[in-house]
Amino acid sequence: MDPGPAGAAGPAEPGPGVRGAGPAAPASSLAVAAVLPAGGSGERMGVPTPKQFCRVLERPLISYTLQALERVCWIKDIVVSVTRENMEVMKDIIQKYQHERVSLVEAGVTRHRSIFNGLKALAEDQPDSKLSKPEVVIIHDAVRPFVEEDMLLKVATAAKEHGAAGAIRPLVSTVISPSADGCLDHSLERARHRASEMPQAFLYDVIYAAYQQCSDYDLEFGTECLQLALKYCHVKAKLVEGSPDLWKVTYKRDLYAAESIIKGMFGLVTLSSCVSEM
Ligand SMILES: Nc1ccn([C@@H]2O[C@H](COP(=O)(O)OP(=O)(O)OP(=O)(O)O)[C@@H](O)[C@H]2O)c(=O)n1
Ligand SMILES: O=P(O)(O)OC[C@@H](O)[C@@H](O)[C@@H](O)CO
Repeated sequence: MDPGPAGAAGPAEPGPGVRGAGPAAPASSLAVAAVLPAGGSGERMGVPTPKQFCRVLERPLISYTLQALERVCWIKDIVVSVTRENMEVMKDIIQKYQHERVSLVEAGVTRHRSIFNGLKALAEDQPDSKLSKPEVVIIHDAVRPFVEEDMLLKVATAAKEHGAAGAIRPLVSTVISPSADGCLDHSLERARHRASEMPQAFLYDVIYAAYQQCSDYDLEFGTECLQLALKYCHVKAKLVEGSPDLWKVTYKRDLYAAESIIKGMFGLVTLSSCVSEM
């Protein structure tokens, strides 16, 4: 995967999510690390390049997410789960964009397994590891580039108090439950439900214990870390209303949206390489 044309450093600072002076940091004694699952194939994007490596304004999408997290001084370590085949691409991105505090682990075949691998790297019993076990761990999808410090602070602080916390957003569409014959069984009252987004944060011991107990079925088919904390550790996550920018880049249109948000900050008019290949 080509991480981008040589020398094309893409937009300089400030990147997306920059808003003046950041919020106050959590108590300096609170050790916080982040796990970024980035081992997916991006099938729904419909292009050969996994979406986390698709370039937006000549810069890989994941680099924007790393930039957003690196702006947060109280996040000590960022562990990124990447497939073996993309490990060199990821190392090139880290070097080209001078990302710091980033450690790489091998991704798993599912998102939960990728996250679990990231958590294992932070466990204190890892030999030869420069990483230390955090008190709170933030889990954030690598394809959600527009995360701001105040949201990270809110979920980390809430996780310290409640054991788990996660961003939520109002539902745009009503959720329905189909019957076996493909007809409507029932619909959920939209006002009483929310969409689960990222970032999420956990007391490290809670989420690591949850993943260690996790069934193969949950590791294979689950999509919700908050549910693992509830099911295996009986921890009810605090839900934190997030901004509209927390959405996950999933389809082609999302690359256009990400590009327009970033262009809006720089007035640039350049098609992202994945978008122009479409
Ligand atoms: N085995 C996997 C699958 C997904 N992810 C990561 O989890 C995040 C959110 O998952 P999703 O949007 O589903 O990414 P993909 O699985 O790549 O997308 P798709 O389902 O369209 O293939 C992404 O950063 C993705 O790279 C991961 O680390 N390991
Ligand atoms: O792997 P998928 O993109 O289907 O799922 C990821 C999302 O479920 C997840 O990021 C949020 O819903 C919060 O859990």
